[in-house]
Amino acid sequence: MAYRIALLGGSYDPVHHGHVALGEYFAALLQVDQLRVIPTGLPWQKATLKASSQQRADMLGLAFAGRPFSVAVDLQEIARGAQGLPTYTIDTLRQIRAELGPQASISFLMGADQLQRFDTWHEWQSLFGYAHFCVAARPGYDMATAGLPPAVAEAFSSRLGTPQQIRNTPHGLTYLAQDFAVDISATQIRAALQRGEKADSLIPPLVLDYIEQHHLYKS
Ligand SMILES: Nc1ncnc2c1ncn2[C@@H]1O[C@H](COP(=O)(O)OP(=O)(O)OP(=O)(O)O)[C@@H](O)[C@H]1O
Ligand SMILES: O=C(O)c1ccc[n+]([C@@H]2O[C@H](COP(=O)([O-])O)[C@@H](O)[C@H]2O)c1
Repeated sequence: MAYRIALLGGSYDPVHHGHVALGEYFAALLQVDQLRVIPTGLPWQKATLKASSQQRADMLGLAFAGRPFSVAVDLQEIARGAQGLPTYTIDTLRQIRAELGPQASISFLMGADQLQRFDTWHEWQSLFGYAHFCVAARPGYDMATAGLPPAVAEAFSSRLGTPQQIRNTPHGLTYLAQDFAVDISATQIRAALQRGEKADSLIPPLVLDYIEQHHLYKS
C-alpha cells in the first residue's frame, strides 16, 4: 500500500487547539502514516509575525507531542525563509513529492479562510498536481461553493473525492469537512494574552508554559 501523509502548514503564531483538532480529524479520517506540520518561513500574505521561527517551531513540537499517530515538524519553509525566499506551498509540495515519490497519497489540510482566498496562492492551479486539498469548516467563513470565488468553487467541486479515494490516490482530489467547528484563532489568542488573560482553554498547556517562560505576546 502506498505511503499516506497529511500536511498542515501554518504560521502558528501561536499553535492552538484548533490546529491540533484539525490535524487529528484528518489523520483519523485519512488513516495517515504521518502528519507533518510545517511552520511558514516568510508568509507573504501575513503581517509580521510576533514569535520567532524557532519559537513557533518549538511550540509546534510541544503541541503535537504524544499523539497516538506519527507527527513530524518540517522546517523546510523556515530554511527557505532564512534565505529570503517567500513561503509558497507549491515549493513545499514539489519538495515533498520528490521525497516521497509519485505513488504516495499527499493531502494538504487547511481551514475555510484559506479556501476563500485559494486563487491568490502562488501557481494555485498547479497545486492539485502534487496533493489533495482537504478543508475544514471554520466559524465565520462560508464554505458553500456559492460563496467562493467562481474559479475556486469550480476547482474544488469538480474534484470532490471520498476519504477512501483520497487514501488510495496520490493527488488531485478535494474534501470539505462541513462538520468541523472549532471557534479558535491565533489572532484571538494574541489579543487575549496582550490583555493579560491566560487563554488556557485555547492552547495546549505546554505551549502556554512556553509562552509565559518566553514572555511572548505581551505587546
Ligand atoms: N479553528 C480552526 N478551524 C479550522 N481551521 C483552522 C483553525 N485555526 C486554524 N486553522 C487553519 O490552520 C492553518 C494554519 O492557521 P494559522 O496558523 O494561520 O492560524 P490562525 O488561527 O488562522 O491564525 P491568525 O488568526 O493569526 O490568522 C490554516 O489553514 C487555517 O485555516
Ligand atoms: O502558496 C501560497 O502562495 C500561499 C498563500 C497563502 C497561504 N499559504 C499557506 O497556507 C497555510 C496557512 O497559511 P496561514 O497564513 O493561514 O498561516 C500555510 O502553509 C501557508 O504557507 C500559501
